[in-house]
Amino acid sequence: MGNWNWDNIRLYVITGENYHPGRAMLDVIEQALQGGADIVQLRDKTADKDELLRKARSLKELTRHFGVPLIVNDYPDIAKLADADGVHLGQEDGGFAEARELLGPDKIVGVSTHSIGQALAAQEAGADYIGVGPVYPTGTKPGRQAVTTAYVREAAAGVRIPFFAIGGITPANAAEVLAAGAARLCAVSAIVGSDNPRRVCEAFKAQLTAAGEHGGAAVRRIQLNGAERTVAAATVEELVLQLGQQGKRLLVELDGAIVDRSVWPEAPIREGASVELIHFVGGG
Ligand SMILES: Cc1ncc(COP(=O)(O)OP(=O)(O)O)c(N)n1
Ligand SMILES: Cc1ncsc1CCOP(=O)(O)O
Ligand SMILES: [Mg+2]
Repeated sequence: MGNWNWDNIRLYVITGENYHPGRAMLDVIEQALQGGADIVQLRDKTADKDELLRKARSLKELTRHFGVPLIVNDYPDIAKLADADGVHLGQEDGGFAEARELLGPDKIVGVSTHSIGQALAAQEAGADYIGVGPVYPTGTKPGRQAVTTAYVREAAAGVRIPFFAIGGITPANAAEVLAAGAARLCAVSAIVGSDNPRRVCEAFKAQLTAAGEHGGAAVRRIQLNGAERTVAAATVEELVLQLGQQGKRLLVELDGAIVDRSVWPEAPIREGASVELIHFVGGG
């Protein structure tokens, strides 16, 4: 497990180079780290082992610079050779005991789970964290049945080790996952497939911070520009961040009154609030 403080590891980004043709993987992940990603996984289902090792070594240099752990998907031997911080194994990958033996007690071993039974078995076996998913159907794991937020609820109630909700999670549905009790989120396409990975990570982090360490604390149903929406924001400032609107020329109307930007950090978003975000359109 090493000396990582899991309280501060809440946003997990996984590489997915097919989602950003023409952009270098290291640049995309660096932007995610600048946006607050707390843990990185190298997942590459097509590279051969030499290439994987090269990628793992270059990612390790980057993650070391940001002080966050690097996990290698599927291959404990590559994790060892690259001096990565751990490995992630799925239910079909097996080899948990061998991975622990190879990497030692100080490295992280994470396990995918799709049911509470698998979660409790991984916890019992000594996993450092588990993945809980896919929460929603996702093109990153096509054909894999979604476990829905029902399993997130079960994990929140029954699992003691850190768990990351994964699968089809975006800033737009994260509040629902947090409301189900998740305190940690993991994403591939929503982050690395975005034009602005940094902004997406900031949006996720704002929701995680607002939800608190047990998840769900600041989840509210509001009317946002006339449509019902679940958000994880206690204040106008947090809402703007979560929606990825920070830095934009924006007016916020809360329950019919314009909220001055200087009081956004204190202006509370209550359950049932009506919020209008009005953008200024640049002109000549
Ligand atoms: C954090 C995290 N959770 C789940 C997975 C999926 O692992 P697995 O089921 O082995 O599938 P592949 O990713 O290997 O296709 C993961 N990689 N990371
Ligand atoms: C690897 C994996 N395991 C369960 S869901 C998933 C894919 C998550 O990717 P995305 O965030 O793009 O849905
Ligand atoms: Mg796997």
